[in-house]
Amino acid sequence: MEPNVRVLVDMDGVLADFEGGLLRGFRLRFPQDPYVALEERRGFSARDQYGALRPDLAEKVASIYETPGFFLELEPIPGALEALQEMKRMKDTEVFICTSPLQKYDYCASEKYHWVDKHLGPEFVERMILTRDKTVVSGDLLIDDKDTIQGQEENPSWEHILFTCCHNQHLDPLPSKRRLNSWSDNWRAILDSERKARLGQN
Ligand SMILES: O=c1ccn([C@@H]2O[C@H](COP(=O)(O)O)[C@@H](O)[C@H]2O)c(=O)[nH]1
Ligand SMILES: [Mg+2]
Repeated sequence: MEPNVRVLVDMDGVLADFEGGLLRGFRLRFPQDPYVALEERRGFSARDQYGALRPDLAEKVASIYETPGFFLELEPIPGALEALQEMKRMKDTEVFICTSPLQKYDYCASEKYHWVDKHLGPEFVERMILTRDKTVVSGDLLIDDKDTIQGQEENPSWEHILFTCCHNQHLDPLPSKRRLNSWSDNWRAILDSERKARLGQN
């Protein structure tokens, strides 16, 4: 068995503040329209929630994250950059960034690379995995804010650690699903428990 714990870390909602950037961009561009405050966000898809509020708002909110510069200008989530740098230095640990680009990938995909280069440096650019299907990526832990992660592989190799974000904070996940409430929460203990579990299997 591989000795290292391989951690896959999502980007939007975990490293980069997608929801904060989206709300700010929406209110700036459409100041007359109703919006969904972060406390009121429910469900992964902002597009769906805005569409339920008023059908034309679905396209409007999507136009924000499809705008050039949106992904590049997102603010880091507090503590995320420090946590990733520390994780990279940890013994017996491999860290990768695993993120889904938009279907309209033109700006999103390249801006995600630039964002990582700008905030984390070229060594992390080497560790980026862009995929629309995270279930086929191999790892031990996937830290991700999306509540349900599905794809071609019914039994992914990783354990999904749900990272708390405005859209999932009201959810009562399965008792078996572990949560990380923020980067101030004890992510080191989650990695340690994984390391111990793997030692027990050897
Ligand atoms: O309403 C929404 C909200 C997000 N997205 C896009 O989904 C991916 C999320 O990627 P993760 O790797 O799961 O964090 C990202 O491209 C968002 O822009 C969306 O399409 N609609
Ligand atoms: Mg995410």
